Order: sequence, then structure tokens, then C-alpha cells
Amino acid sequence: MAAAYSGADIMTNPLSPFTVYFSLNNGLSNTRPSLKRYLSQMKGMYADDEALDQLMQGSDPLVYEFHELGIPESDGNLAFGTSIVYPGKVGNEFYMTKGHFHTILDTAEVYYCIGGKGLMLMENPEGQCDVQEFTPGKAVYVPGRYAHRSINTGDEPLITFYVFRADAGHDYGTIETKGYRNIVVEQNKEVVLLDNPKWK
Ligand SMILES: O=P(O)(O)OC[C@H]1O[C@](O)(CO)[C@@H](O)[C@@H]1O
Ligand SMILES: [Fe+2]
Repeated sequence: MAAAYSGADIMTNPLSPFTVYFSLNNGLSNTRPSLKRYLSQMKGMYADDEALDQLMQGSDPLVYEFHELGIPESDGNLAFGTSIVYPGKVGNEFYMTKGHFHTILDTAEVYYCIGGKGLMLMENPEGQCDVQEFTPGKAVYVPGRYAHRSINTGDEPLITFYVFRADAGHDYGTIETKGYRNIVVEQNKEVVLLDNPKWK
């Protein structure tokens, strides 16, 4: 019989085999805490600053949460977890993650959609942009060099499971200063990709 699971095992390197449960209904783990990002942490990232300020009056909605398991950041390990982007809009722009490049730029990532509906918005430093659709069962491959942002275009939580090389790192600075070239908004009940008026 294998040794009983101990939570501490996963911090050792090399790792011992382990299992984590993520609910297929809401994406959350019953044993691992999630990291939460609230609208106040997304200031300046949406095109309509006024709409954000209005939404923030007396509240600070949860935009998304995700599980990071603390896997040691070495090139032989894989970081994985679930990400849940809640439905909502700032003005007419859909709720989304901050988005990031990987610090080791040429490292890829895979996202598998478990629930909800949305888009993966990508762009590389050369200015090539791409958008892929998330619906349950679809796996989206984010190649190296592409910044990636998950966007919920539906009425239910957008739940994805992600895997990437554990030492890839997160570069948020570039997106925070330059923004994305595109934004995703609702126009006449359609989901539309527009140029980002704030892009620098
Ligand atoms: O890191 P961001 O852009 O805030 O988005 C969070 C998601 O991206 C990841 O960093 C994976 O790339 C996850 O930890 C999380 O699901
Ligand atoms: Fe990533």
C-alpha cells in the first residue's frame, strides 16, 4: 500500500505523486485555497475607467479566482490548477483576467475548458493577435511568446484547467503599461473584438 498522502509532500523537490480535486461544477478545490482577484485590482485595465469607478461604489466584485498549488518552479515541473472567471462587464467590456506574458517568453501553456463560455485573447511582441473560443471540452494551446488573457463572454462562470512549465514565471508589467491591442465587448448583443483605445 502506498504511503498516505500528506499535504507537505508536494513542497519537496523532487515531488512525490499526489492528487488534487477540482470540482467540475464550480472549478474549486475542496482542499486548496484559491487566489482571488477583485475589480479594485484591475484598475486601468478596462477601456471604460468611469464604468469601473461606478461599479466600485460601495462594492468590490470578485472578477476571477484561481488555484496555484505552490509547485517548485523548476523546468522539469508542471504548474497546474483551475481558473474561474465570473460573468460580468465593465461598461460593455467582459470580465477577464489581467493577462500576462511568461517571463521565460517561449514557454507555452494549455487551457482546457470545463464550464462556461469565453475566449482566450492572445498577442505576441511582434503584434500578431489571436483569439480562440472556450466552450466545455475545448483545449486551447497558447504557444510560447503569446500573452494570454481569459475572457468570460457568457452568463455562467468560465472554468478552465491550465498547465504550464513551472519555471515560466508571470510578466504582468508589459500588459499593465501597454495594455492589449484588442478588447472584447458586447455590441448589439454580439461579442465583438475591437481595437483597444488605450493601447500604447
Ligand atoms: O495570471 P492572471 O493573468 O491574473 O490570470 C490568472 C491565471 O493565469 C495563470 O497564471 C496561468 O497562466 C493561472 O495561475 C491563473 O489561472
Ligand atoms: Fe500563463
